[in-house]
Amino acid sequence: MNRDRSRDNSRPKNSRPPRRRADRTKPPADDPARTVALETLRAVRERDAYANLVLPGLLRQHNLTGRDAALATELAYGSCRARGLLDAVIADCSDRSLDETDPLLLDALRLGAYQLLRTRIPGHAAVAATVDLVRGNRGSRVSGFANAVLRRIGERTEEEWVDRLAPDPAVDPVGHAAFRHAHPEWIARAFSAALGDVAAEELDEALAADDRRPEVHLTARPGEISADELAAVTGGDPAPYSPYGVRLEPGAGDPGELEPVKEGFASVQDEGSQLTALALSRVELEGRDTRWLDLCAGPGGKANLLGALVTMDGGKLDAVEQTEHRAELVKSATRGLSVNVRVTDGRDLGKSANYDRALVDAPCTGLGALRRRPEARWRRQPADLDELVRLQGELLRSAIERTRSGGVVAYVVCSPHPAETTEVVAEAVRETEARELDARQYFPDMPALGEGPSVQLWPHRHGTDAMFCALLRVER
Ligand SMILES: C[S@@+](CC[C@H](N)C(=O)[O-])C[C@H]1O[C@@H](n2cnc3c(N)ncnc32)[C@H](O)[C@@H]1O
Repeated sequence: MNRDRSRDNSRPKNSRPPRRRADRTKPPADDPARTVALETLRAVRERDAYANLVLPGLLRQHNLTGRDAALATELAYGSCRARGLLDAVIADCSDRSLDETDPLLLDALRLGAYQLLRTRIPGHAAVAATVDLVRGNRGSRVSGFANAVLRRIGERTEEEWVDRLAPDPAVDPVGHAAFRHAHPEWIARAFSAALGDVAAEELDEALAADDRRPEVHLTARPGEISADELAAVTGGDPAPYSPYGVRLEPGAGDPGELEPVKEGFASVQDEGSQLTALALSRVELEGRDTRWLDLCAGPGGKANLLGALVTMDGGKLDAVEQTEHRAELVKSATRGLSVNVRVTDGRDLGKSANYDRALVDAPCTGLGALRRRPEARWRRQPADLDELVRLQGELLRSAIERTRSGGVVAYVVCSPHPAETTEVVAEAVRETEARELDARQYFPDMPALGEGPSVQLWPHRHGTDAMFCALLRVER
């Protein structure tokens, strides 16, 4: 397109050159929200940073609070989430391929396209503010190009762009849903496979829920504070399913600053994560019930809950974590509890089968928590699966081997991908002395748990992350 250049060439001879603004190399000082959003996208792209870790620091650095902070957050997170959709639209409006486009300019175009397609910011304001941002960072020659691309994007609504660019829903419904909800196709296909028979009715809703900003959930540490008390102190609501859970409004501020969290009576933990740990604790057991194992404990969310429960019953939890610094987080999360933290590989725990209950909260793709990590869906690759699946199987076998006959093992991942969930469990059941229990009975009063025997939670059904849980009884 290069409209900027053609306009330069068409300037009449001897006319005054336009006021040069190319020397404004700093972003406009009066738009700190967009500046922070752009810096966040840059950090995600250049340093593989996590948007939700980088943004709070940038907000502090730029002294952004209130509406400005809310706008920066919406633009940064929204542009990260919607990247695939935004890129397809930008590519359609530009005569340069995305690969040939200056990366920071492309980040700014994503921010502009997001404002045009997914916010109520008036189109002319979105274009003008983004062009200013580009001019401030890359000079006025490039800002003409940005202006032209953004004006084209603004000619259609998001719906109209989806109609123009997405696969035909009659031919490829999953591809269409993936495009429409800005998910990579392989992830939408995994969600569809996990939903099974109801995918045709629920896939749209599942992907849409993945795009919404999640509530923060807290765990009230058993024995220290009740969920009702925690809700009263924090202004949240008792969670619908977990007796120890509290849900806070989205955007309710930094939960780390809440007094009960600072004092260690409460911790930030998705309600689904609480429920999987509780399910393990609820399975009936004959005989001794004092030796519990958490095989993949860092950073310690489930170890805190399990540790509190086993401590009240006079037992002990061994919390195993391979990474030193994550083991430190487990120590801090379980302070005051009867928890022994061990830094070692969970596949290398010796031979004795001593545990009564064991949790394998295995490393996974995290596809079940995409709503909490704005950029994650575009960073994860299908190629990540093979190695993870092998590790998941090995860790599950190790936990089964370390558990006494009659004991119980919970296999948990924060993903609905069948390769990481039902397929790992099926192989363990085939190859070991473990029998799968119907896990649904240990998630009492929860609707829509599917056909069992394992449980798959979903944001669109339960308001939790998409946690998977299978329960296995060891029988030797
Ligand atoms: C999904 S996270 C566990 C989350 C934790 N249960 C919680 O609720 O906070 C998986 C953890 O397993 C650890 N891990 C990875 N490979 C491991 C191994 N071979 N042995 C033990 N831990 C391992 C990772 O460092 C990571 O901290």
